Amino acid sequence: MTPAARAAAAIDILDQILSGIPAEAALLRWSRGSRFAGSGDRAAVRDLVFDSLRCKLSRAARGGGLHGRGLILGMCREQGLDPATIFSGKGHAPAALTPVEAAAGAEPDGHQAMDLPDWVWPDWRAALGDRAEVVALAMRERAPVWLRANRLRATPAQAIAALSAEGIEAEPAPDLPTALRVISGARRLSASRAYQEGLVELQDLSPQLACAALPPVRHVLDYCAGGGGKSLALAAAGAEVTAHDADAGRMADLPARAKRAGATIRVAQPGSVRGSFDMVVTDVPCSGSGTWRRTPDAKWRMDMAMVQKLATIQADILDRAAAHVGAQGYLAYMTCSVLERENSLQIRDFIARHDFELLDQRLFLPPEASDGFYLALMRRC
Ligand SMILES: C[S@@+](CC[C@H](N)C(=O)[O-])C[C@H]1O[C@@H](n2cnc3c(N)ncnc32)[C@H](O)[C@@H]1O
Repeated sequence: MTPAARAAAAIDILDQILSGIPAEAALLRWSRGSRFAGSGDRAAVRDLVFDSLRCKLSRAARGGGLHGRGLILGMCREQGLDPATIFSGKGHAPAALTPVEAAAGAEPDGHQAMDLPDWVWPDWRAALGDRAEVVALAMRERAPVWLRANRLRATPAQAIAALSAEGIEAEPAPDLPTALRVISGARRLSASRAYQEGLVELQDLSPQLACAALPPVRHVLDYCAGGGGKSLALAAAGAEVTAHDADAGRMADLPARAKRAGATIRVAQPGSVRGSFDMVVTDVPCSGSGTWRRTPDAKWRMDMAMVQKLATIQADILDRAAAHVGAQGYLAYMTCSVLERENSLQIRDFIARHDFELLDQRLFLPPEASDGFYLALMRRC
């Protein structure tokens, strides 16, 4: 496919997404109907679609409309590309611009320029202060790929060497040698021996930094274990981990992942956890506002009412999880959100209800860390 034909495909897919079809479903539908497209074409079309969603408001403003053509035209103008090279009307390229399209478009400002929904911009600024713009602009970029070198299988140097042997270049984070940033070859990762044999796990830098900041205790309950990212990181650090989730299906792959990683993790059925632990980790469901560059369509689906609903769920999870914290034990609360309602205000309210003291709270942010990620560490008084 020519670059213009890829843009035409992206325009169709974006129009479907804007009409309400989830991004992955729209891409899959296009993929199934486009047997002629090679793997490079598929990756390029996917990148065009996701880049357009990340920058939806600013590109729609520049391109003169919130539709597929407007978004791709906005991309051309943002990147200083001559729109006529894409909108040529030749072969499978998009039709040439109409005079109205060619004249439309304006420089974005305010929340549009930040590519954030209008409802979130005031809360975003309240939470991040003078970092608000830098972090918002980082959310317009593609997320870097981070790995965790799994100490149960390999040292970071061994993991880097194994990756390199398969054409994947990675380097350790300055402050956390087990965190490896993939510099090139990321698309080869899932088929690589290093990944399949558990030498490395996919995990963003920020949750790795959060896990590394936890005290080294023995018995840990991962109360919202989901796919087990935190359980595996804590087990690799030497903890005996019990994984729990309200939805057992979310943990379905955990036994296989733990086996691959050489970790022993006890999986508890929903609601079956008894007794107390040295530390309970609650990696709660949240708006995901710190990870919107990975899930850009989620950024546009979220709203304030959903954040309020999530905050109620988070408070309920904290109350239930706290019951499993032993005497002098720790309670760790994590979100991949940057919003105060889900972070510091949630913890302020929890401490007002319970006999816990706040030991530490941190907001990990790009560019020093990676995704936006919040950690509060508390101890039972
Ligand atoms: C952010 S995800 C967890 C991600 C996971 N810790 C990881 O590292 O891969 C939040 C999880 O909380 C679970 N959850 C939602 N409500 C819950 C509740 N009341 N009790 C326990 N888990 C709950 C969800 O099913 C979901 O798997």
